[in-house]
Amino acid sequence: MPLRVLIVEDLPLDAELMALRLQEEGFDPQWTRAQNQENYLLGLEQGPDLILCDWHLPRFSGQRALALLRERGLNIPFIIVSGGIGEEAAVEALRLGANDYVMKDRPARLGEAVRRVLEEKRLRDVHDRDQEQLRLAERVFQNTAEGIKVTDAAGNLVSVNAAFETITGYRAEEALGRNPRFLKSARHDAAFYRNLWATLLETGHWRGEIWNRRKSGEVYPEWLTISAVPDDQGRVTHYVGVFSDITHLKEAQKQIDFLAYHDALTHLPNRTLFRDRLVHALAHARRETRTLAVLFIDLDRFKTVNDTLGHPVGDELLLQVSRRMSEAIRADDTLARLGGDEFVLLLEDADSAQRAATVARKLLECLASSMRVSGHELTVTASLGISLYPTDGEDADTLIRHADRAMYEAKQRGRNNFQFFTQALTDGAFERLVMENVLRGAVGRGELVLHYQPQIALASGRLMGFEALVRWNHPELGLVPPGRFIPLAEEIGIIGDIGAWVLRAACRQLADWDAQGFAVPRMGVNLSVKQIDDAGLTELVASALREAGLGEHRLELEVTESMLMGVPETNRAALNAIKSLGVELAVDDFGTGYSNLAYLKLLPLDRLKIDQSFVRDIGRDGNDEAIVRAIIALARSLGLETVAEGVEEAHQAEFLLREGCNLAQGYLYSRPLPAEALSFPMCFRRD
Ligand SMILES: Nc1nc2c(ncn2[C@@H]2O[C@@H]3COP(=O)(O)O[C@H]4[C@@H](O)[C@H](n5cnc6c(=O)[nH]c(N)nc65)O[C@@H]4COP(=O)(O)O[C@H]3[C@H]2O)c(=O)[nH]1
Repeated sequence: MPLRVLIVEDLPLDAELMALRLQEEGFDPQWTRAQNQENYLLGLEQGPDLILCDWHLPRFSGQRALALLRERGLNIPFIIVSGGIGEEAAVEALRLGANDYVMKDRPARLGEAVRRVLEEKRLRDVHDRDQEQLRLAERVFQNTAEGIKVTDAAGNLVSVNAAFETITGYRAEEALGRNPRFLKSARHDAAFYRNLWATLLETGHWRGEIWNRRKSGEVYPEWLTISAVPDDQGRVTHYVGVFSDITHLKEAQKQIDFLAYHDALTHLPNRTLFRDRLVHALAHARRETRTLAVLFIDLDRFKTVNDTLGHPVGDELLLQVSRRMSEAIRADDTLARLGGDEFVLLLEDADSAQRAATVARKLLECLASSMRVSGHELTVTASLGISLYPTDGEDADTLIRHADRAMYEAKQRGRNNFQFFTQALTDGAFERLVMENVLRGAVGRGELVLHYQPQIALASGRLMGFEALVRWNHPELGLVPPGRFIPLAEEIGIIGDIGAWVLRAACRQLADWDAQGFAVPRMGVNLSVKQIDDAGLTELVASALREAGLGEHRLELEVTESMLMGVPETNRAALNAIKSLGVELAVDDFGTGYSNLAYLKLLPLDRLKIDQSFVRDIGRDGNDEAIVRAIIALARSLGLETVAEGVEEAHQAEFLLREGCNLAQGYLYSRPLPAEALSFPMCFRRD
């Protein structure tokens, strides 16, 4: 390796001798000579490895050369090679930064001196580099954004950086000497930490997410890398943990996850999540053989709002609509926004088309009132389509598609309505909807009418009474039979009004016949289970009798067998109260319920009406005949009369008469007819 040497010497021969000497010592000198300051500075610019400098020069000096070197902060080995440097000057030279001095008359020392100063320089450079490295490491350690914690082999903290303090909230002096365990949150179990240590001991590293607790008590997630630090012998002396607080990352992740499954505007589930839930619900429904419903909801003319009032108003409207709909459904129903003005609803416990229709109606109703949106008063309507599992589809996509198709049908039919994918269901639900709305006003509008069916004494053929049967005469629906509206009236809570009307009308009719001179001994009126529960029933019956001026034993109330068994004690009290008014009691549809005979004995009854299902099969089904016989025998033993319902054929009447049944009612004698259509044979006239 060539050695670049700057020789500061006024005598060229001396300079050459020095170079020669170096060559002899095994160096490969490439040298230049300077004899004044100007040459010297030029030489320095070449970046020499070594300076050999005479102490006394005519136009320069070793002293000056050293000063210039220091001024420039240059660290170049500097040896004084002088003929006559005294001891004092030599000491001064060393003080000023010379590394050695060699007398010109002892050139043999030069090689050794050069070797030594070069080695010292090398060591100094290494040391300086190490120092610089250390300083750099410290700066990096303190300034790095990641928290760093260093423990000794026993796991006690020996060093932490500024980021550690910022993230954990603990100052270094509060943390040092402690095991990092003090940062633990309760989020991980023992197995987690066992696993961490096992990996660290086995591989020397562990990397992962860990939840720790700040000094403030707040639990936060960090991304942590722990590495074992071994010494030269491979023994672990330290562990270093580098971590970053990933709270923000987690929040962003959560936000991203949320938006992946939710609609950004309304925060409702989006199509993906809805489909997931539907698939899941279908698996469940399949396992439990249950049904479910998908409702497709599309706002009517939403585009007009967007186009005329602008998108911000449209968005606000969608928000309000989604809020209203969310409030109208149950917490476990899934309402999703598919995009634009399309929503879809999953009803998991839709055990019937009826519930789906009820919810659809509720949704239409919840939108009915206007909304105040950015200063505008807006009213939106919606068109809904309903598909049902399993009737309308077995899988999620089919059900959504079919609900969509049904929604389209609703649009075609003038919007603001719902349609089932299966048309028959729509018809049924529509009828119910119409009925429910109009039934409420039926009594007030005078649309109810009574038909009367005679009850005949089997033995004599004499008229013993009539049963009053209500019909609803609706201008569009026609004459609606009670089976189609009584249960609905019970459900929507208006049976009380209907029952009261029937009772009064029937009593009035009986009084009218009396006035016309027709001898009708008794009028039977049906009671609904909901009426029995009504505390005002006795009062109602008493006033109906009073208003019509009817005497004792002219009114008979029919209650069903299942009604009697409902709440025995309460019912018994109610029946006794009615009975005390002189009203007779008959058990309707007897044989279809499960009567407790001992209990039956305790009730103030007069008659059992044999259900028409047994009467129908007289002559065809021996079993039914046996039941009829048993009911007649039972009634007789209880001291009650029997009335056979639904007698249509003469042989049925003959059988009943033979078996001792008292009364009969049925098409054989007469269908239920309006009062004006009944004809009373003269024999029914009072004598
Ligand atoms: N196949 C056949 N049917 C016959 C025959 N004779 C009579 N019927 C029908 O059998 C039903 C007898 O009434 P119910 O068992 O009390 O059953 C009644 C009763 O439970 C209820 N209902 C009728 N009017 C009222 C009322 O004012 N209040 C209450 N709560 N329920 C009523 O509605 C039910 C059905 O009434 P309707 O449709 O009028 O049906 C009546 C009558 O029209 C026959 O020979 N063959």
